[in-house]
Amino acid sequence: MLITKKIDTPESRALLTPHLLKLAELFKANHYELRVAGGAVRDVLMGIIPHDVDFATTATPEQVKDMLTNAKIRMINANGEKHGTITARIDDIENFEITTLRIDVTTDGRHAEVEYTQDWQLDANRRDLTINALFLDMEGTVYDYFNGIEDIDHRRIRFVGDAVQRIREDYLRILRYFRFFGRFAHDNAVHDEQTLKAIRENVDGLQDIAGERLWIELKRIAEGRNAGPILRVMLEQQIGPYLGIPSDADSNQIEDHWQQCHQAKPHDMTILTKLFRNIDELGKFDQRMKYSNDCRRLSQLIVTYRDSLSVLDSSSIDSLKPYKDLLVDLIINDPTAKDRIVELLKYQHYLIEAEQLSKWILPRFPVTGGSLASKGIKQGPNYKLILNELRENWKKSHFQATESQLIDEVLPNILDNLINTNDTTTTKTKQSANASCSLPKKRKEKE
Ligand SMILES: Nc1ccn([C@@H]2O[C@H](COP(=O)(O)OP(=O)(O)OP(=O)(O)O)[C@@H](O)[C@H]2O)c(=O)n1
Ligand SMILES: [Mg+2]
Repeated sequence: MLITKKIDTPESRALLTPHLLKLAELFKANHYELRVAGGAVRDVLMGIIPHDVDFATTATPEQVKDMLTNAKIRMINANGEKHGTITARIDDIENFEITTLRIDVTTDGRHAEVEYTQDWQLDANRRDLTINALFLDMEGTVYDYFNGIEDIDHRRIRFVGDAVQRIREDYLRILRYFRFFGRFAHDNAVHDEQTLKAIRENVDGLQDIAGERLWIELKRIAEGRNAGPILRVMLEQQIGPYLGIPSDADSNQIEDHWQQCHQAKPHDMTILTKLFRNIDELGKFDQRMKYSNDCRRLSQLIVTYRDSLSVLDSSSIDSLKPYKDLLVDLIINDPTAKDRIVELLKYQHYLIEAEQLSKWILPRFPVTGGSLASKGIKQGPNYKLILNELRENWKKSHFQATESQLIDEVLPNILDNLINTNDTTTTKTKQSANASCSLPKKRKEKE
């Protein structure tokens, strides 16, 4: 049964930009209907300004194109046309994605073959959740066919009609269900048992969904509200293996992990890496998902250092010393290493220390190539070795040693050691070491 509700809120007013009103006038003049559809209406009703706004219309794509062409309004992104979406760009500033009302005739669980309609209810029927099946016209009337407004008020996440059918139309909806549940449901809300059953009985459909799409949803779940309880329930429905997560991943442990670090706003990978016991398990996840190099580097760093590094006890001068040392080592090749080490601390539930490290500014290592050159050391294979040794000494000094201390007091010992090492090598390696060693002249003579 159709329910309508008139709204006039700051969020609904924010939607009606001058550009949109201009577009709406054009549709009206041509006797077509235009409404805001789906997620944006949901957001407005929840008092959120939507990040993207989709429009639905009774006009066919051809009719929209003709109308926009006649009105000299530019269209972009021709790709959408095959799904019935035309994107209008008004005054070269604002884009509007306008999709013709449609029925999904056949679906293979990923893509749909569509038929256009002028019936708003038929379009609402094919949408995933009741809270996402709403329309809003330009006069501020919300059109609700499935009690979506009431579900928003009660923060209930329900599929439109038959959950099994909705899931089989697009299996990604399993993850969308959990994403919206995490985002909107009350903290102690329980899942509807029938919905969970529909999910459990259809999880295998996720195997044909592309890693990119899965990752977009999983990432938003992991960084979203209530990620711990949501991930636990997801694993309990045996979703894990379809996402590259081990089938025996500990669902209580992931919830507990999230409980202990979520207030520090951890990266999604800082949450998810808890699911993997070793690099091999992480590698399987990496193959199934399509995520950024940044995500990959973070999860690998966590797995590599989570057991070997820990915060020193409070009696030590600097309890973060091991992490600072790691930063010195990693930053040589990676200027963004600090963010990842801060995440490692969050992963290990050292939240205060994570905050401390993020505020800490790594002093500049005072020795440069120029400092070595001034002592007659030229670039060569030993150069890196010498710099590394100096850096180790700088680390030992808690980053206090100055350039002159390192060059005048530490460097001579390093050079002596290098020469002694060269002395004990076989003649062959000794020769090659000498040939390539760029130690200062004086010291070579001493040798
Ligand atoms: N698998 C999907 C994806 C989308 N939709 C419908 O298309 C709308 C727009 O989709 P999208 O922008 O991807 O999601 P939103 O619900 O708007 O959520 P978000 O805030 O993340 O944009 C949804 O509200 C819903 O009505 C759907 O039924 N099934
Ligand atoms: Mg949206």
